[in-house]
This record gives sequence, C-alpha cells and structure tokens, in this order.
Amino acid sequence: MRTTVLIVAAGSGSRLQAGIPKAMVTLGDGHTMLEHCLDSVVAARDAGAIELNAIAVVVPGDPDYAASLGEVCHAFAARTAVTVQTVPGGAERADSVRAGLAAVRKLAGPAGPAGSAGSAGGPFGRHALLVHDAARPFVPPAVFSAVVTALESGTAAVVPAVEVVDTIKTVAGAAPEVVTGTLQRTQLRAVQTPQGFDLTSLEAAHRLAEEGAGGAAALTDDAMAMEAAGHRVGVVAGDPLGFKITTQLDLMMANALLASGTSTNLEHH
Ligand SMILES: Nc1ccn([C@@H]2O[C@H](COP(=O)(O)OP(=O)(O)OP(=O)(O)O)[C@@H](O)[C@H]2O)c(=O)n1
Ligand SMILES: C[C@](O)(CO)[C@H](O)COP(=O)(O)O
Repeated sequence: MRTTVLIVAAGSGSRLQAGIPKAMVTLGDGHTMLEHCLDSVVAARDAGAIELNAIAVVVPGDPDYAASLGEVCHAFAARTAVTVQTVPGGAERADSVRAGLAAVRKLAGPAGPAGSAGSAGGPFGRHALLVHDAARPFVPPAVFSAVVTALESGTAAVVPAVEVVDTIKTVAGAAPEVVTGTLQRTQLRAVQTPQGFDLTSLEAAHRLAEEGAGGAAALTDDAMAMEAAGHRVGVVAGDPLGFKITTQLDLMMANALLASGTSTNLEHH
C-alpha cells in the first residue's frame, strides 16, 4: 500500500529545555533527532515494511530553525532519493499535523470519489498515511510493518501501543491533591507513533475536530480525531524503542542506547 509519512518536528521541546526546537537537538552520535527519525523511516522501507511514496516534514515557523531542519531534509533526500517536502507548523501538535496534511495530499495525489479506488488509491483504493513524531528516533521496522499491515486489512486508523508499567490513579484538588480512583491497568496502553490512517478519512476527521469545541491542544494524538469521528481505531504492538524523547532523562537513555549499539537504523548515517 503506497504510504506517505508525515513527520511532525515543529515543537519547541519545552520539557527538554534544550534552548532549541527538540528535533534539532543532536544525539550522542552527532546526528539530530530528525535525522534519526528520517533514517528510521528509510530503514523501514529498506526492510520491506513500507512502500514509501514520500515524506512531509513539519518544521518550526521560525525561519532560522526552518532553514536548519530544511538542510537536514535536503541532505537526507539527496542521500536516499526519497522525496521530502517541508512545511511550517503551528502552535499545537494538531495544528502542525493539519498544516502537514495539505502537503501530504499534494504528495499522495488527488482523492478519488468516495468509495472509488481513486488515482492515489493503490490496490486497496486508499492511500496510507503514517503520522510520526520526530521525537521518537528509534522506532524499529517491525512497528511500521505492523501498522501498515493493519491498514491493508481495511482498518482506517491504527496505533502502536505498549502496556503501562505503573499503577495509574486519577486525582483532584489543588496541592495537596487527593486520589479519586485507580484505573484498571489491564485496560490501559501507552500509545506511540507512527499512527496509521487512511488519508482521506484522517483529513475528514481533522476537519470535523477543527469545527468542534475542543481546540487543538485537547487533541494530543491523531487517533483522537478518528475516535471522535466514529472510526474504530485498531491497536498493534508498539516497541520500547519507540519511546518519545520528552525530558533530559529520555535524552540520556537515547544516548546510552546509541553508545551501546542497541538502537536501530544506524547503518544509514
Ligand atoms: N506545535 C507542535 C508541537 C509538537 N510538535 C511535534 O509533535 C511531536 C510530539 O510532541 P512533544 O513531544 O510534545 O514535543 P514538543 O511540543 O516539542 O515538547 P514540549 O511539549 O515539551 O514542548 C514532536 O515531534 C514535536 O516536534 C509539532 O510538530 N508542533
Ligand atoms: C502523539 C503522541 O506521541 C502519542 O503518544 C503524544 O500524544 C504526543 O503528546 P505530546 O502532548 O505532544 O507530548
């Protein structure tokens, strides 16, 4: 199934506190988080996990940061012969995804009439979109493969997920907070990216969510837009290596993985 990948890399990384957008942060091997993320996509292609059409990368609006990440994308495209297009993002992650969707549609080709194969449809009459965080640099090909395989089986939305290892409680009140309940852990999953979608369905779901009252900040992943639009969202196995670099501790773990040779995709540098 022809697949376009949308990488959101426009976030500021406020919790990482690096002083530059998170996607520009260099890991211990001298390569930026975005380079690692792009390499994980091409590693998935080379492993036969995805039939890669093109990549759209959503970059910060600031012209200097956009130029810096644009250079990363340009060098990657020259090295791999993958089509990569950059587009400026927005204030919230969902704004950035929405900005990216317009670029993805151009890369994927026009949508066919409802229910038809359409020119960009491929064997299932649909174009697959993977929405992926630049902040998850080490996702193994098997996760890409599981997501695309679920899309090929006909589901319109699929998320990779891992089990939760802590006990999760709900709380209320100002400090000191009090516990109001304990969630049943067997029913909880920590959701990762890439999240896979039928492109036309996700475009419609985001349009619907944009018209709703929630606001972009309330939409912390794209599957939420699909859930709100009434779609069934499938779940496939994520991977601990799919963790998101959010804090300095995560960055230390990423660098330790690189130093130990545990992370994937290094052969592409
Ligand atoms: N306005 C935004 C916010 C986030 N992202 C992207 O969404 C992914 C996941 O978001 P998160 O880890 O929360 O990144 P930041 O928003 O940059 O981090 P923080 O919340 O700590 O500021 C990242 O790849 C980030 O670049 C984006 O493209 N545009
Ligand atoms: C999309 C995501 O990575 C799935 O876990 C996550 O929701 C991003 O959340 P954040 O609020 O942008 O950190």
